[in-house]
Amino acid sequence: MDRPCPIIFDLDGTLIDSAPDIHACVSAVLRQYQIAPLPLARVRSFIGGGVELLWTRIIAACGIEPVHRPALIAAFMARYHDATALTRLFPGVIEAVGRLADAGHPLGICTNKPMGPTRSVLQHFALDRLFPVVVGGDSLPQRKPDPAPLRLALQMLGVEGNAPRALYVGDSEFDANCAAAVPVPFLIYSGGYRMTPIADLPHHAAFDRFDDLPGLVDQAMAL
Ligand SMILES: O=C(O)COP(=O)(O)O
Repeated sequence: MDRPCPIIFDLDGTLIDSAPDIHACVSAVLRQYQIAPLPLARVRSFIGGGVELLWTRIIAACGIEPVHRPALIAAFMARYHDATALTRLFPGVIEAVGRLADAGHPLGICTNKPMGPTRSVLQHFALDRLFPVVVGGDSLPQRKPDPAPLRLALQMLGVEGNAPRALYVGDSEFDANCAAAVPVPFLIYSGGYRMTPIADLPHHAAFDRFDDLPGLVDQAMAL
């Protein structure tokens, strides 16, 4: 490997499978309001744009009066803050991220998940020490696919310039379009929450297994 390359990761659907916890929090809130729960796959398809968009989609899907929105979101956030019981790391994540850190790549997180639950879940999986930089969905007024959060994460890792030498790793439309807007090369994980075929999303390379990520990073850096 030549020079280390800053690598920023998305969180939900990329490093962690958090949909079961998000679904459980959503179901509990809907139950509180006597609204029938949505299936896990439906809620999973609503994840990626942050809490506000999640609830816009739930409210539309369940035909809820918009006047309830602030109370629903507040009830959700109270549960979501430390919801980790049903969340799992995707296979091979710890090993791959550990190898990249050992190789000297500065690592960061850029997620649309709010900072509170992001910190909780990173601590829960002892990932916080591997990611010195974390930008969450409430760190800025803008969220992915706007490039601002990813630019901030890169800046916090000391990366400057119009086409920075760095990589973004994610799973979704939000991540692909954010990386393209920065622009930085985007590595897409096929096992996450994406609803669009990979071929239709801007990306540099795709991977199905985290074991393959360190090799892909080396290839991307050789360009
Ligand atoms: O909170 C979300 O909707 C998704 O967060 P992500 O950016 O980590 O995928």
